[in-house]
Amino acid sequence: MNRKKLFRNLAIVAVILLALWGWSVLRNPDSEYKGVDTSVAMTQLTDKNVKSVQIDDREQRVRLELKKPVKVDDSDQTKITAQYPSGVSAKVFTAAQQSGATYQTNITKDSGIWQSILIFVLPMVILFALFFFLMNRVQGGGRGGVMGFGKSKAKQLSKDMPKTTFADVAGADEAVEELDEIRDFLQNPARYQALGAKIPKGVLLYGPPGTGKTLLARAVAGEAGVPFYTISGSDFVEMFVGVGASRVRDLFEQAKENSPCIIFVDEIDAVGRQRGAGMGGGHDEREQTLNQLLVEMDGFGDRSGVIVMAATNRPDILDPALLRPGRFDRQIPVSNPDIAGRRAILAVHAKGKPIAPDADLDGLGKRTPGMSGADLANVINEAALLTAREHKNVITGEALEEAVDRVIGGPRRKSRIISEHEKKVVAYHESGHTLAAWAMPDLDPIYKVTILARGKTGGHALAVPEQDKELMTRSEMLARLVMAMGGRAAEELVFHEPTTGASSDIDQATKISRAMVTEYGMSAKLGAVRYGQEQGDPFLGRGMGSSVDYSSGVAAEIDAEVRDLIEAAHTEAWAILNDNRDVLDVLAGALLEKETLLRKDLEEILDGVVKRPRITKFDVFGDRTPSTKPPIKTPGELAVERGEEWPPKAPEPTPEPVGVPPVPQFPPMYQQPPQNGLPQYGQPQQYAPPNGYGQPQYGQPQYGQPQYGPPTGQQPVAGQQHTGQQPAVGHPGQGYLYPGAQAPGAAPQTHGTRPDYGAPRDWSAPGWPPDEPSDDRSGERGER
Ligand SMILES: Nc1ncnc2c1ncn2[C@@H]1O[C@H](COP(=O)(O)OP(=O)(O)OP(=O)(O)O)[C@@H](O)[C@H]1O
Ligand SMILES: [Zn+2]
Repeated sequence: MNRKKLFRNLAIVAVILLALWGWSVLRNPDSEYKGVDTSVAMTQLTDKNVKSVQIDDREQRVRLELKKPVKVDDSDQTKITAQYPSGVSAKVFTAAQQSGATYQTNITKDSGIWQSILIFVLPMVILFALFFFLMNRVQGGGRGGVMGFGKSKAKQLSKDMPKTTFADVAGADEAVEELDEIRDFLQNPARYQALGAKIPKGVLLYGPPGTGKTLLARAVAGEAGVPFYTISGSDFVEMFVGVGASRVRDLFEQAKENSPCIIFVDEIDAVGRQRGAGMGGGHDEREQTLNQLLVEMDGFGDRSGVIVMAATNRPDILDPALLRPGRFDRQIPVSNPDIAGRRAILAVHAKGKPIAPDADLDGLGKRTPGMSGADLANVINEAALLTAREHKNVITGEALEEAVDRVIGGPRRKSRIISEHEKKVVAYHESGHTLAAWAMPDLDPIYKVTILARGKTGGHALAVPEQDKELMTRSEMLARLVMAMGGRAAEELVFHEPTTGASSDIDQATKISRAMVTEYGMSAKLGAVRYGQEQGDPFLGRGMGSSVDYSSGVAAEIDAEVRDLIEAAHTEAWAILNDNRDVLDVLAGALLEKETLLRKDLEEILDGVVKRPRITKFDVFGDRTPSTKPPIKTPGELAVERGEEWPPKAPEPTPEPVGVPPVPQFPPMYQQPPQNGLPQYGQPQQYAPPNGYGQPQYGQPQYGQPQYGPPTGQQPVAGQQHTGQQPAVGHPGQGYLYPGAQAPGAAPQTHGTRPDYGAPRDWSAPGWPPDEPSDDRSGERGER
């Protein structure tokens, strides 16, 4: 009950009471009768001057209507009333009888009782109202109100409310496929029960924020046409102990009454964190709530038609008991979309909006790597807002382009006035990045370079991969280091001293090279060893830095190797710029003139730049000599060699005969039994976080540790920017997948250039590189 409602209710009660009181006063006939002494009244009775008598026994009062008026206080009255003492009512009665008048005995309740009710009850009502009101406020005005402690906060959305369908969810085909089964369970439970299949009770959706988990859950309800209860994990845990548990009970009760239905628990990690975890002892209330949740999930049968869906960003911190079969045994990863997914999501959100026909949504999908569905939705919306602001009625390609930059780097800083010299430094800095990237053999071409200030950045150069990548070779990482150092090298080469503008480049380069050494084992000197262990914070559930598990001697070696890598990159960048000094000048001049250069402008200017040879300084194999035998060819490569079409065209699907029900598909329920109750894909490192494209503000995850995916945290962001600034979009990346992990919602990416592990040019291993996009992704992924 909110305050407004409470006030309204109070007002209604007050008005009713007032009305009753007024009515009783009006109705009170006493007002007509003139009060007289008892003796006067008795005299009238004995004189038989009475037309009618009314005896109010309870009030000990007689009311007389006289035949002839008597004088009372100097006025003639025909209606008089008098009190009489108790004990004489019999006498009064007899007198009335003998007077010959009509008489009536009245036991009046109204007036007296109503008055006492008002006198006693009204203050109580007011006090209670005040008490409720205060309690309500103390409780923060929770929907339940003071009497609703245990009442579930889940608001039931009416059956037709989730109008969302699977068509509204793009780029999450695997998840949709899995969830379609759930929809089928809800719609045709009998078919599954006939086969003795147990319908899963719980489905856990996990993945980075904004990937459409809530959207998917709603879509299941929308498709199945069942009610959708939603509650956030944190709603369970409230100020009164024991409330959470009763909330759970209540929620399930409500759901069972309305089955089939879906309960959606958002942010389940708020209640579902491992019991006993946390500093300073566990959280009793939370644990009780969790226990109740576990009990309830066990409690309802397979046939009750209630399916609990939950979403979390942190499956790894969930209590194992939640994930065991019979509870959330279905775990569906929802990851950031791949390139095709991004295009599809953009298309979904562009639907119904007046997009200019020449706007390149496909290109937009390509240049937004690492963005989540929510980010992409935001891009389209920003573009619409920009268009509206300019009073145009068609969303153009430029508006979309600008919207992407806005979403990544913040609004453009038009008002900033910088000196001509500073502009020149920025232009050379960005040209340095661009030229360095262009000359490196393993980098994607620069998509765009600008010296326009945006958000905190002074400008940026942006490399956009042709395709999403999940693996990065040492050469690519080195190339990124070279690109990162390009800006700094340009400043030194041209202006003979560095500026503060390179700080974020340096920061980024350090992260890349440190990750190369301590995480990816890319330094021959230190070997393929993981140095330092990431630590999770039991409270925040976030990485909290790493613990040192190596000797200080090794630490010194790591530092030396990290510096070595950066030094090598720096030297390389310097050499590139020095060799192409004239091109650098032309590029900087063009940038100063046009402020933003796109790929085609760059192609013209950088046409004559020769690619550098691979950096071989770090290729040390020791006694392990790489084999000279080349790897086998993939079916795709062979097909292309034979001049055949690849992938082969799928045969036209034969239309299903109408009227015949489809053969029930046995639900592959235990297809992926979770191991040790832990989510299989549960390593949080598997997602590619949006910070791939640069965490516009920080460039890198704050804790220096990737939250979702190793390569992304340290993943080199290819965008290089200027001035105290952070990298913007870059080459974000898809998180590297752990061996055995299934690509979460992502189709395998092909690798445009052959990845290089630092082995001689033509070396490769069986099964590598992976096929061109084929449908057999399980085989490819499964084994590694
Ligand atoms: N795959 C997608 N297809 C279409 N739209 C999407 C997709 N993913 C996200 N969106 C858009 O982003 C919005 C936010 O998504 P949603 O709330 O479902 O994310 P979430 O995964 O639940 O995030 P969180 O973990 O932060 O709760 C959606 O309303 C939708 O507009
Ligand atoms: Zn820079």
